[in-house]
Amino acid sequence: MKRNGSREKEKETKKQRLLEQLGDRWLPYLTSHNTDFHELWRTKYSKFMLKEASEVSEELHQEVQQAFVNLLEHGCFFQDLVRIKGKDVLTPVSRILIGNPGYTYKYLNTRLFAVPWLTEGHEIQYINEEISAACEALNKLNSYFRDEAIVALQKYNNSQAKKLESLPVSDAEQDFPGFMKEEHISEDNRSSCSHGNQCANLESRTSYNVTLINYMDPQQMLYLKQEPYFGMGKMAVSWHHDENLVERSTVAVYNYSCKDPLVPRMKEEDLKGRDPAIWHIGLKIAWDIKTPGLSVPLYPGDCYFMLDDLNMTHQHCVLSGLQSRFSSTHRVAECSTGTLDYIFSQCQVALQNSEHKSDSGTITLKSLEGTVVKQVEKIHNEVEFEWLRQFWFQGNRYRKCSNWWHQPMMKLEDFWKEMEVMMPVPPCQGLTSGPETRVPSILE
Ligand SMILES: O=C(O)CCC(=O)C(=O)O
Ligand SMILES: [Fe+2]
Repeated sequence: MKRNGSREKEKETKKQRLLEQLGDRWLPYLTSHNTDFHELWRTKYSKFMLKEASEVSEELHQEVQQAFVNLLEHGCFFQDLVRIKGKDVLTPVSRILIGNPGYTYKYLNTRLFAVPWLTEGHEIQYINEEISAACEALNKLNSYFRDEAIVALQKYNNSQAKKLESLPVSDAEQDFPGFMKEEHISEDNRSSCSHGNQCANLESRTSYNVTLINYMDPQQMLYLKQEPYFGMGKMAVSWHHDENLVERSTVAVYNYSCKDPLVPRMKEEDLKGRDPAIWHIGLKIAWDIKTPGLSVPLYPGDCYFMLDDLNMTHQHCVLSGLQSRFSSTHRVAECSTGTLDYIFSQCQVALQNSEHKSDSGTITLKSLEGTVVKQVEKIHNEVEFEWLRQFWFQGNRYRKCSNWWHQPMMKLEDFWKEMEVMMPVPPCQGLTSGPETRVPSILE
């Protein structure tokens, strides 16, 4: 398997070569006022599904939009310092993660800790009523998206099946090689879910466990990168695939750009490309320069779904408009090593090897066998680098909403200290002289 670093380098070289080839020309793309826009969308971007604001209940719109405003007013959004191509950069977009208690989501080397939404079996106290209501509203949106994503996938599959039926077998195999045949569930079977496995499969790829909420006010951002391939204009989020998701899981997004800005709008016929006053989502097929890109305008309350493997085969970017904008991006985060339950169970494994010497009061390793020592060392590092440092580095941001994370983090810190003293580390290998100074206390 290739190391991340060399894969990154390879991608960068490929990208630079492509940009050189392009010179000062742009690749073509289509947007809503182009004649073939819908045809391109239907044929090359069919797993991108838009649900216009008018199809969502007014009550849900109001609750979600109020939630965004509450979170903003309470200073809950933060720009992240992320690592891109070996450089530390501050994201133009500010973010907050909300989700299942104890869940985290890692993107661009930054682990975000979910502000928990209310979940049975967990006691959660929020800093105030508004934050509590905001988390509740986003959880409601999450449930709505889970149901809608299942419907959207079934609709998509049924439409593909219809197309398939109308084609001769040889054409069908050629045109739909990746068709999700096993998931084709007819409308009648939907509620009974007699196809047990298929339903489980669909559910596991739509059971959102977190939402990453984005906010950006373009008027406050003096510099935004220009989209480099198609000339689509200013980007709030550059081209990417979403990372750390369950394979083929759907991403569901709620878009809310605040009321129309007081700026003169160009007439559609005068526009060369996409309207720079309006927020758009940009889509392209990864490493394909033949198929035109797509730029889809997003109006307040519009929702979109990236179904099935769209996030793997295509890349997306967010093209800035003029007004400030929120988006709530619901994901099935791949959490096998990203939950508190997981890291506590790792600690348990490591600490099984510790022995408290009652006479001297010291803690030592029960076994000095190489594999055992290595395993403890690995867990020790995981706790330190993946959890404590990540959490501590982000300062007190989580306290803005709830103090939920602080007790488990203190517990993790205690486990870390215990592992630190049980490890036979030669003095020169420690970062500083002792455990007390190595990881600054989270409570400071
Ligand atoms: O804001 C959006 O519509 C999508 C944002 C996005 O792509 C991301 O956060 O990964
Ligand atoms: Fe994304």
